[in-house]
Amino acid sequence: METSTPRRAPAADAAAASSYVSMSPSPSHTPRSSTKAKRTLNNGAAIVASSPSPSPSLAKGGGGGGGVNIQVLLRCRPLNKEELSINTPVVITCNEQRREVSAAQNIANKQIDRTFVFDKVFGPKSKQQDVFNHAVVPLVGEVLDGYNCTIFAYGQTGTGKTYTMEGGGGKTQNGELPSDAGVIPRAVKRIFDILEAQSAEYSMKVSFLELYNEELTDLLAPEESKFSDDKSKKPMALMEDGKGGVFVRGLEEEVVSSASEIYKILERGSGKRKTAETFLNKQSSRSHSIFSITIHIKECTPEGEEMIKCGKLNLVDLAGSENISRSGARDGRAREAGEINKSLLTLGRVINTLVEHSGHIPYRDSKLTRLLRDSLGGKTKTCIIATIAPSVHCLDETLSTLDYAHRAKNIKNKPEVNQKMMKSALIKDLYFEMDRLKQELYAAREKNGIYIPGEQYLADEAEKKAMSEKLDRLELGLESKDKQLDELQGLYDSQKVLSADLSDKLQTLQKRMQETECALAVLEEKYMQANNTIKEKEYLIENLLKTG
Ligand SMILES: Nc1ncnc2c1ncn2[C@@H]1O[C@H](COP(=O)(O)OP(=O)(O)OP(=O)(O)O)[C@@H](O)[C@H]1O
Repeated sequence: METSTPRRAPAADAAAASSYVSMSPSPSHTPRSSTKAKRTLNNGAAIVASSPSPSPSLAKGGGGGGGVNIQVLLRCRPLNKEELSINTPVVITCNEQRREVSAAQNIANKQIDRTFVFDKVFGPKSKQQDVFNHAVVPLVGEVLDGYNCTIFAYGQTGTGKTYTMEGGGGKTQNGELPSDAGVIPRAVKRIFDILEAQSAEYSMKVSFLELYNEELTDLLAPEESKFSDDKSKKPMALMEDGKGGVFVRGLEEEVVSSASEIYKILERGSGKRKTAETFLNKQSSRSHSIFSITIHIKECTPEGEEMIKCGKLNLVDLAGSENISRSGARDGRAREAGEINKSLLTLGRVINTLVEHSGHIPYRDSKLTRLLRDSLGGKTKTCIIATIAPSVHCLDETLSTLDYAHRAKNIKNKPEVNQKMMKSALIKDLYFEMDRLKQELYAAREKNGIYIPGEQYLADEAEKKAMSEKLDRLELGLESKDKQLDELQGLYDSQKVLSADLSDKLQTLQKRMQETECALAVLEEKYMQANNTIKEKEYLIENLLKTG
């Protein structure tokens, strides 16, 4: 790095600012240069350059050519004050060395332990730093190598998802994070530390998305807006990008140049998340959130060509699953809990289908699974942190989380590094985009209030209409294909049952035939013997007659 201050590579500015920038930039993306830009969140558009071997930490349990297993870590929180005050019995035991968690169940007055093994287990005494070192440090390295990585926290409400992901946040003391700082602020700090130690030239942008009751909102959108379409309130559209990925239309993406800037953004965004008091958590997050950090780093090839590599880290804090009757949710809150459970159920179905390879994967059944598509069975490197509580009162939900997380261990992703971009090509695009922006500015000045030239507006509108019609057609086509696929799957399943039935019958018949053949052989033998006896007797009679 030429200076210790973070710098922005032009290419990265470019990608940061395009209104339809996908998560994996390509040279054809049109750059812009504002510090705050509209952007899209694209889950599945990583461009393939090569398939490098996974890092040891991520390769563990990976399946050779079949992909790399998702890493699943388990964290059990300590008993809280209320649980301690009423001496709540503990039913969870964590063995960190053996990577095992045991849940003691009492069935018909018998204690039956169920034990689950994970890639890593963090007991109630584990520190935020421990979780970070094992779950995040390797992934931060992968992001800086140009991969897309996702870390998500899953678990029942009140088990420590937000604590693990955000914790005490990023309130630094003498430049150091507090001991309760969670995964996100620690990841941010590490990214900046590494980039600065490498003297890298880079740029970084962040986004913060909320998914609440199946509606997407931008947690970084300005609070007050003089424009009628205030994005902080207006739900945003999740669009297919035509390449198997999705993007969120018009999502804000802020260019950042220091860790403290990100901490402030995080605080601002987290403050806007929908929370409510439940029986199980005084400040329960009622929404799913995705905090994304995209980094562009400049590199030079041995030939002196300047290239830009891009990596992305998605940090997902899921809303907690809850038992509605136990959590005391009523009316609006019950609907909210129902929606949360519904999207988590779809997530569960996606996980099951991926693990069982049982055909059509229902990603499209919820926005959550559409957003996480590339992280579950795609090209992203993924780590799930499953959180549980040790108390006996949470046992049912704990067992369900353990089952869920244990299944997810079998999902295989095929991580691929994002293709590097040539800086020269990006600069060319940047100039082109600057020209376009100048024209827009000119139009805005001249026509006072119109932000793009009229002709461009009409062209954009026509293109938008055509694209939306095309999208509708494609969606319809896809739906009918999905239906067809389901029908075929049904047909296949019933044929399978029929064929199994016929095989059974065939086996029974073959067995009976063998038995009949044996009986026949015995009868033949007996018949021969009787025949011989008759012949002997006839001979004797004949002799007797002759002599008599
Ligand atoms: N490992 C831990 N150590 C200490 N305190 C913890 C730990 N995990 C959670 N807590 C505390 O438990 C409470 C609930 O945690 P948190 O809000 O993170 O749960 P959650 O899973 O995000 O819940 P929800 O799904 O309802 O948002 C918080 O007060 C938090 O500080």
